[in-house]
Amino acid sequence: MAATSEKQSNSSKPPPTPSPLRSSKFCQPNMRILISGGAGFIGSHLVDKLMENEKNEVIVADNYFTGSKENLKKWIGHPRFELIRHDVTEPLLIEVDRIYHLACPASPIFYKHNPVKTIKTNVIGTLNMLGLAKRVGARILLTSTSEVYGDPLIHPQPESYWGNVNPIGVRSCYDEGKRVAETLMFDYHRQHGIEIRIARIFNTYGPRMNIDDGRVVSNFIAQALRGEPLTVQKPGTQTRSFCYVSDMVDGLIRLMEGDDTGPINIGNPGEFTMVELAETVKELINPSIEIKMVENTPDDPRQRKPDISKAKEVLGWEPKVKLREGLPLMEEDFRLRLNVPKN
Ligand SMILES: NC(=O)c1ccc[n+]([C@@H]2O[C@H](COP(=O)([O-])OP(=O)(O)OC[C@H]3O[C@@H](n4cnc5c(N)ncnc54)[C@H](O)[C@@H]3O)[C@@H](O)[C@H]2O)c1
Ligand SMILES: O=c1ccn([C@@H]2O[C@H](COP(=O)(O)OP(=O)(O)O[C@H]3OC[C@@H](O)[C@H](O)[C@H]3O)[C@@H](O)[C@H]2O)c(=O)[nH]1
Repeated sequence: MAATSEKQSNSSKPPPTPSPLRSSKFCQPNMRILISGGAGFIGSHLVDKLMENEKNEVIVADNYFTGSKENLKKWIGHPRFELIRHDVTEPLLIEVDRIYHLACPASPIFYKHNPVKTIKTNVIGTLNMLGLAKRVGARILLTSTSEVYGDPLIHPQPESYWGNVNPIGVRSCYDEGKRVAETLMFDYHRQHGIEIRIARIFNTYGPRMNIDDGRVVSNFIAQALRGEPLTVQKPGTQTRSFCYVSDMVDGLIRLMEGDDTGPINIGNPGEFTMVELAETVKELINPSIEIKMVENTPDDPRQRKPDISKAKEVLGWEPKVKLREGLPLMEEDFRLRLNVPKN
């Protein structure tokens, strides 16, 4: 078990200050917020929420590897919104007050597609975002992952658990990449006084997920609507805990605006086996569909469930949307995009 994050977070230097113009008495600036990876699934929902506040200016930087302009189309042209085609493995020189650093493919199919690029995104991309935070004195939040716990031997997983990760496996580009990203965040915090926040996100689902994204909830809903068998990867007893995206966005904003560096688990503790998930999708969306067992991929974690005591205590946050409430909301969006009307 780990030392506490309070101990780890001791900072030796005060944070750098932003441009003096930002605090000039003639300037009453809006909050300028950068979201790297903001054209993706969670990022675009975060944009929607942050744009509701008229004091926020939102800038998205994204290379469109797994995200798209389509997710942001309602904001393109808005005076408080900017979209930049940018790869975070290259430096970015802009002036901002907050950085939500999400840029990284999240679906195992996509992060395994070009593993070296995934590591570069997690390591060089996070270094570049931290460099930006340091230069302009911005607060930065990293969307880390439950995958830092690997195939966990402790269940549910508290933040103090150091994890059980294969360092040389096919998932390591993502798991280990995010672990290094967390290390970089804390080193910049201790060495340069950067204000950091780390969220450990557990499986999140909702509208706008890529239809052929490969993650389990999007796969099952798309399969049910297309009338194809639901592909449960063996053994089917492996578990995950699914958080609806609006709860996730609420948790991320609370973490950013709160006082705790984290890491803090943000996820829904409702835990389901993949067979249970398939049965629920079948019952809710297409009772005549078949459930088919298929081969799994290496190093698939056998169980995963967040201990969210810290999020409750520190952020006053807990998820509101149950799986059975969230799935129909996602079904509605998938029906529209797949052009499958409800009978
Ligand atoms: N959705 C989940 O269940 C989940 C769970 C744990 C952690 N996370 C983390 O949350 C973040 C967002 O996940 P998501 O589900 O929205 O995934 P997503 O794939 O939909 O979004 C990721 C976004 O990052 C962009 N991107 C990827 N590499 C980039 C690069 N080098 N430069 C610039 N942009 C780049 C993509 O184009 C995309 O828009 C990721 O950091 C992911 O690791 C997600
Ligand atoms: O069609 C499918 C797809 C997946 N699965 C199973 O569903 C479970 C979940 O798989 P997913 O691909 O959705 O996601 P994983 O939980 O493996 O990884 C995710 O974890 C948290 C985040 O960091 C990322 O979004 C992603 O890496 C796995 O056990 C997988 O074997 C199926 O049974 N059938």
